[in-house]
Amino acid sequence: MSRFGLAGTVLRFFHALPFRVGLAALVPALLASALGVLYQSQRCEQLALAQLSQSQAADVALLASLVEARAEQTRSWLSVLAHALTPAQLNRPVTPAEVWPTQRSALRVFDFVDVTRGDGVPLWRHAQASLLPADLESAVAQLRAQSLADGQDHVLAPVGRWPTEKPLVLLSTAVRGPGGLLQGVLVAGLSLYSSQLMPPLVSQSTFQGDPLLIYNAEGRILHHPQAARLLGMVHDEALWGPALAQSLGEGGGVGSQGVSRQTEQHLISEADIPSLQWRMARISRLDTVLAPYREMRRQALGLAALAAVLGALLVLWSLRHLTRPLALLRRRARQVLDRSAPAASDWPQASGEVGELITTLRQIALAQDREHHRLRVMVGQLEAILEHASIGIVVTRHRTLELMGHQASAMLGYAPGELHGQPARVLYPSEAAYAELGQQVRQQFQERGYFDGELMFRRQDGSDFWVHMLGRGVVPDDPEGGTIWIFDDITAEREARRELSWSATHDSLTGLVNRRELEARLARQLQTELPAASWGEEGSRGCLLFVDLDHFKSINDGAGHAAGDVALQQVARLMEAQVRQSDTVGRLGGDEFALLLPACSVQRAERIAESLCRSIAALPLVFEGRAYPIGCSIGLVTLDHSSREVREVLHAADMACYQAKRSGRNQVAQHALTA
Ligand SMILES: Nc1nc2c(ncn2[C@@H]2O[C@H](COP(=O)(O)OP(=O)(O)OP(=O)(O)O)[C@@H](O)[C@H]2O)c(=O)[nH]1
Repeated sequence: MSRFGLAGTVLRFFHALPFRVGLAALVPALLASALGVLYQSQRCEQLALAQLSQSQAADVALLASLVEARAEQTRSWLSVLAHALTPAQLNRPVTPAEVWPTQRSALRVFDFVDVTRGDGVPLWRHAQASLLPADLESAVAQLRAQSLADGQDHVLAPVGRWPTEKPLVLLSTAVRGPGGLLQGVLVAGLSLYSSQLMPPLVSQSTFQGDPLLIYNAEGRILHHPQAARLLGMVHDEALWGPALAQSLGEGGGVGSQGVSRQTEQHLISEADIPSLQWRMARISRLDTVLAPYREMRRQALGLAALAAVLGALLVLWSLRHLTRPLALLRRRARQVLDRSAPAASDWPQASGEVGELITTLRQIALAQDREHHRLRVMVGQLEAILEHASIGIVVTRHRTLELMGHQASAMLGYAPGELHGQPARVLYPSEAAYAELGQQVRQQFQERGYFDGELMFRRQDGSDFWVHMLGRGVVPDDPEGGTIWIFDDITAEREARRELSWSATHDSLTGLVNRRELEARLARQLQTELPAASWGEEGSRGCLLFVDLDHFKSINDGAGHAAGDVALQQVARLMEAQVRQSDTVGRLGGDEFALLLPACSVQRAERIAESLCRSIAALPLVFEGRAYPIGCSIGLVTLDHSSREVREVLHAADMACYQAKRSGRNQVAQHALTA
């Protein structure tokens, strides 16, 4: 498959209905699943976080209460020692064994016990540990002074520099005598990391994998998973320092019940240890805490995507099956439109709307087949007509020759089909003729809906010929359908017509108008209305000369009939030469002629008649070496207001001519018509 072929197949796949419907199903399903999973997992995460916050706060509160309990127990050990000390023992030198003979276990709790009299005089100190912090004395003095001043218990921690010294927690309590009078003060110290103070759960470096911190109100770290950070400041902690420092800076306590706060990356749970004025904090990384939920979300998203893709594939598969009849129908319908396409299988079978569509399209295709067959028959008939018709057939559209019958091409001197698509103008002798025809066609189409007329065409070789042409719109009132023209060569017919018309009105021997034409012209002349004022004027309508040749018969008899014909022709030419263009010279028959002289005065008519007499008498008619002198007798009548009938006028002229003959021939006689 070529590159374009492959591209075409891919394009067709993307445009296919199953793909588009599948996409329409897949995208919302994917979106809905993704949004649902995201929402649910977000919600789960929030709920889990809330529960974690609570449980971690409870854990911290529990651990803090353990430390609190240990601190209380340590205090109670110190109280036991304080109660055992009598006022007398404060006023004389004694040893711890004397003072606390039965309180050894209480005494072992502390690294040292310092005894001070009520007046502030330090008495003695019992120390179990050999190495004590360098600044212990000042711390002891501070606590001592506080308890002497207020009689209350006090705590101070840490004392000592880590890691060179072991940090201590110092506690002070009042020694009271009878009546509750303040007799002295005990100050004791024990290691900050003594199991007496820190339960094992707390002293581990982490709690359930999370760092556990204890710090005092100043922010000094008393417990830290990293030994190097011990006694450092919480605000110096790289990751969670600012959050812890902020909590401290806000003042007040967080309470012993425990609270949790969420920062960008951590979940911090805190609880106070009130008796020591310490605070415990557990710090969890959010991503660690939420990791299981996020993993769950990732898996849920993956499952949702997989389900959506599988669903879409299922939809595609079912659509492909559902739309298979449509695909077959499309192939079949394509064949209906493009008959050159390879034959497809039969119409597909389907039910429902697709079935109805198939039925409808099949009916359309059948109707189209029938129509196509009918059109083919019609086209065949039309081609036969165009090929065999003995008349010229042309179809024009938009001034272009669209169809031409063989006869039309032959008449115009072109090969069949040579003029197809040519402008119609090529058929006409000139641009002017074409424009004039266009005007006539428009006018006739407007007046009667078709054209019927005679016009001249020009052949390819440049010769012209006349045609009788009929034209009408192929589709009435729709110029888009074009115009069909049918024409026939009438050149010969026109010539015959012309000749027939000429011989009907002319004398074939002399070429002069014949008697009938002369009578017609005379009648027209007689019908011409004259103004009343001109009635009195002679010859106002003109004059008529009646001419009869004298001795003509002698030529026929002497030289033959043909010579007589020549003589008649010479006389005719002579007569024509004597008159005006507007006058009519006619041969009435035999050797009789008439001259109709409209608007001619009698005097002028007389002059013409006499001139004719002279000219004809002078005609040199010589046949076979013998001269034949002839002459003419002319009768003249005027066409005045009394002249009404042709017959009367001719008769009067004949009479006048007869008169001239009787008077000796070759002269003019005039006859007046009686009113
Ligand atoms: N050659 C020839 N002769 C014709 C034609 N028509 C008539 N004629 C002859 O013309 C003659 C006319 O007769 P007429 O008028 O009596 O002869 P005419 O010699 O002129 O006699 P007048 O008029 O009395 O002088 C006849 O002999 C006809 O045969 C024609 O067409 N050709």
